[in-house]
Amino acid sequence: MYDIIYIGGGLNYAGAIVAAKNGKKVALIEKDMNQLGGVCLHKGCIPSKMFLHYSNVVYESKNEILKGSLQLDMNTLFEKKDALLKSVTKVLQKQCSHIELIEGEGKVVAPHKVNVNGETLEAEYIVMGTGSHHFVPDGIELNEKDIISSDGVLNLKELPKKVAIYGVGAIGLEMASFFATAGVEVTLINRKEGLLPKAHASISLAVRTQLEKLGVILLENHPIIKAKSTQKGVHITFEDGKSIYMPMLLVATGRKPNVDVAACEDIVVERGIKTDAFFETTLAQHYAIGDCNGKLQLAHAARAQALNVTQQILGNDPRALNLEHVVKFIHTLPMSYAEVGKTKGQLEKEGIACKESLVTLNQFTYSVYNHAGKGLMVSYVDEEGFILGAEILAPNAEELIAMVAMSLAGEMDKEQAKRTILAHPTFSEALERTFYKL
Ligand SMILES: Cc1cc2nc3c(=O)[nH]c(=O)nc-3n(C[C@H](O)[C@H](O)[C@H](O)COP(=O)(O)OP(=O)(O)OC[C@H]3O[C@@H](n4cnc5c(N)ncnc54)[C@H](O)[C@@H]3O)c2cc1C
Ligand SMILES: NC(=O)c1ccc[n+]([C@@H]2O[C@H](COP(=O)([O-])OP(=O)(O)OC[C@H]3O[C@@H](n4cnc5c(N)ncnc54)[C@H](O)[C@@H]3O)[C@@H](O)[C@H]2O)c1
Repeated sequence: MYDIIYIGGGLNYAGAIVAAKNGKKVALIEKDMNQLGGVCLHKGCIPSKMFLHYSNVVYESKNEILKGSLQLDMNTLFEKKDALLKSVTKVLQKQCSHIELIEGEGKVVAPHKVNVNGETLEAEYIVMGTGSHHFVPDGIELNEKDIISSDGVLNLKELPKKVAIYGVGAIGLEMASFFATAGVEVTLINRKEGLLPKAHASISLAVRTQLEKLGVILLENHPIIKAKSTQKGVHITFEDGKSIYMPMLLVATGRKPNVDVAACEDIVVERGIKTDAFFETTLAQHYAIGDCNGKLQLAHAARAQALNVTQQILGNDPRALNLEHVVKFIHTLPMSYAEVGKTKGQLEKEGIACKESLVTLNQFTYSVYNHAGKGLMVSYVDEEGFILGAEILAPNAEELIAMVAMSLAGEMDKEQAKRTILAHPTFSEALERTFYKL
């Protein structure tokens, strides 16, 4: 009998380590121990941001002040990425030394009972953190060779000359930026019209301009009904009957929660495993954290949830997390997009009265040599001046937005924000300016 069984070794590991350090008898079940750390470490955040880092260096090198022009050596990038992930996995395994690590596929089959490798284990508390998987629309024949998911991109040993990308969400936009800055011709296919539908219109437009400047060809209102690998390349057929051939198609049309782990009828599954504000499922003492509960698909949110649940189990009575205050970002290049709290689209949709303050980056000399002339920052406050949220399009926007995330957590108003004097020359000055203008 365990105190806690964690199923899924993604961000769940963070909770398991804390529980074990606090003297709990803990088991962590992971399908593939080489994947300890989950999608974020092995197929998501870390490798994708490493790829983006190097493709941005290539982009930066294409500058008249710098002599010569760099190229990505995909083979070496692949090897370095693999070596890095292996060493981090080893460190993680060491950190889990007080946890019983069980390799196998876990399933909750009855209250407090988990089946794994033909055995039934029991625990007072169970925390499911089984993540999500790629969603592939009907008619697209994914083969991870020339019709690939993001996993396929992160395993490429050579760049294609051209690539088509289906989907304009986080993966589509990041991978379009990766390929385009690395010198690949990108056709970005959107089944609908518009980019970043929840963002401020000026930001959506600037992101579009940035992609076009990188040479990305945008096909909007182009739903794909069929994609098949042929000897001539990937044959992509659109709803209007037209078709094209491409050497490679990346499918980036979203991810679906892994819910098979909940094989006990007391645990209700909707879009994801249903949970309350404390990530408890419909069965008491059974929790679901991260991508599998269908709330947010972000590593930092999954980690916060795993730790919050663990603190509850340890009896520390933590506050409910405010998932509205989780930072979201898309690492487009050279400027990335980040938001926290409410975006313009959300404020409009929810009919929230607010005041917005927009500052463009072209008025800062710093933007000239940072490819940020089209960047901007917008902050929103309510009628009493309390901060509601912000959106940023700037280099490393995901770092800059941290200030607003902290202001939201501290329930600051614009007068308090105005007292901040930030460093010059930086982009953070522009954020300071948005509050000053309110
Ligand atoms: C290309 C890409 C880039 C991304 N970039 C970012 C980013 O920059 N920032 C960010 O915040 N998020 C990013 N994400 C999202 C992020 O990776 C996920 O939100 C995060 O990994 C979710 O963590 P998790 O613990 O819920 O699930 P996962 O990380 O998916 O971990 C779940 C684990 O459970 C295991 N498992 C599944 N079923 C079972 C079972 N029945 N029994 C045992 N084990 C099981 C799996 O093998 C896996 O190791 C990215 C995702 C992708 C695909
Ligand atoms: N920087 C980051 O934090 C980061 C980076 C990459 C991925 N992620 C996470 O990974 C998750 C998955 O990323 P994603 O880009 O695949 O998903 P997404 O939900 O961000 O975007 C999916 C895209 O596919 C389109 N789409 C959805 N269903 C479709 C269908 N049936 N046919 C055609 N198009 C369809 C959507 O309109 C959208 O353009 C995201 O939710 C995100 O949270 C985060």
